Amino acid sequence: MDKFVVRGGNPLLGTIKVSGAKNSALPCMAAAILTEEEVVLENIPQVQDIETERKLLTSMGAEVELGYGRAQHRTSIKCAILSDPVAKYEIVKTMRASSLVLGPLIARTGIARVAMPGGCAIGGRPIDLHIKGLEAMGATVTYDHGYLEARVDRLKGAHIVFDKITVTGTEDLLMAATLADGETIFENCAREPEVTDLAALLTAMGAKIEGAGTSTIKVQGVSSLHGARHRINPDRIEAGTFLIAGAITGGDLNVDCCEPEHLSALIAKLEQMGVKLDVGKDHVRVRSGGGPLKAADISTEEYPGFPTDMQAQFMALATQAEGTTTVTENIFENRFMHVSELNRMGANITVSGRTATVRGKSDLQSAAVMCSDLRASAALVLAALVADGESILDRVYHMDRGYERLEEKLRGVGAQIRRMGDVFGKR
Ligand SMILES: CC(=O)N[C@H]1[C@@H](OP(=O)(O)OP(=O)(O)OC[C@H]2O[C@@H](n3ccc(=O)[nH]c3=O)[C@H](O)[C@@H]2O)O[C@H](CO)[C@@H](O)[C@@H]1O
Ligand SMILES: C=C(OP(=O)(O)O)C(=O)O
Repeated sequence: MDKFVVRGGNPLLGTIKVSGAKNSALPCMAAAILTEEEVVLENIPQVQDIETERKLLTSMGAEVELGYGRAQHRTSIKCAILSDPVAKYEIVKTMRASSLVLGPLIARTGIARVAMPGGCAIGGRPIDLHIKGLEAMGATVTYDHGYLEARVDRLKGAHIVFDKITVTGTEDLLMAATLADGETIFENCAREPEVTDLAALLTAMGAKIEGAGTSTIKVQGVSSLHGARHRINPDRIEAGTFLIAGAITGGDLNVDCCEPEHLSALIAKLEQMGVKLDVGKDHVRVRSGGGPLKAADISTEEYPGFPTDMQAQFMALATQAEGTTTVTENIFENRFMHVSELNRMGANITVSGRTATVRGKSDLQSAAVMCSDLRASAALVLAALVADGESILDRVYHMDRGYERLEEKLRGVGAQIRRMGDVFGKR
């Protein structure tokens, strides 16, 4: 298993570029199932989850080309024949977002067999709302040896009110509804930019969608969709991680090729903490100026609220602020795995239920720490960038799921970070 070796102390200076959003690219790749024609996606991030999705689509019979170049990262997907509409456990177990193929598979082929994704380090993560929605659209769902099987002649339009806001649930059912017979109305939808990005691709493929980005989405089903070309949005979570990297190291960092509008909840909190930001059209420059950071509480919420995917990184920053910060996690029940590792580095954080209390101004020290999930790993990198001495982060495969060449990008702006392969272990 690879490790990162990080020596703290350098302010990050210069320009760092944001890649395409993993959480947009994954549903957009799944959307290619909906047509026999070619779907081309640009600005695909070079991360492990995309490789997993390629494997998943290929295992079903799709032709997938994935190319990473200096100027362009793109994939072209052609699902002319889906000979095996099954999402196998071996693939699904490594990536929960595999459940995104459920809706498009049943809509296109009338049958989908998908391994149940199971829980993960951040909580239980059920998909009951995806299933309930498909049943409302006429599908019959059965379970067999850890697999869910859904069948239908043709999905029919329905009125679906989500009991709880779900991002991939909204995306999954939105894809299903594009080929359903009649109109589907969704209420209490996720409003995340990734849903809007997917809807833009589906519309380019010929779908009839109104209201994406709001809590009510209307879809008029069509009999078939066609190929399209689409550019994936910048990754707002990677961009946010870089903003915090600039702020925590007291640097002067220009986070380029991002969409500042998607970062507004984080930007507001950073400004409240006293971080100086210049917000441009497609970049945000963080100029810390070495001034003190002040504590600011956060509470995670669905978009446009403060994202749960930025909670761990924000907590790393809070360890350096003057005063006490409370961090409340409202989306996932077990997303504080980074706390014990941050405390091992000298942070002073206590957890009670859904709330963590961070007593700031800790002098962080280097340590050997373990990455437990994607964003927890990012928080440990951020802490290590300001810790005294050399930290070793184990299990960076979690990070590789969603950050493109993180160590190279950070090195490019002055961080001392390198990857070390483990000769005794393998991923
Ligand atoms: C690939 C992807 O886009 N992942 C993101 C997506 O995950 P994901 O789409 O899996 O997260 P959801 O929005 O579905 O989860 C939100 C909450 O709803 C619950 N729930 C969800 C579905 C369901 O059928 N039943 C149910 O109870 C979940 O347990 C959780 O408590 O949104 C999360 C919340 O912004 C982000 O952290 C993830 O990075
Ligand atoms: C939790 C995340 O991803 P996933 O939903 O794929 O586990 C994430 O991107 O932070």
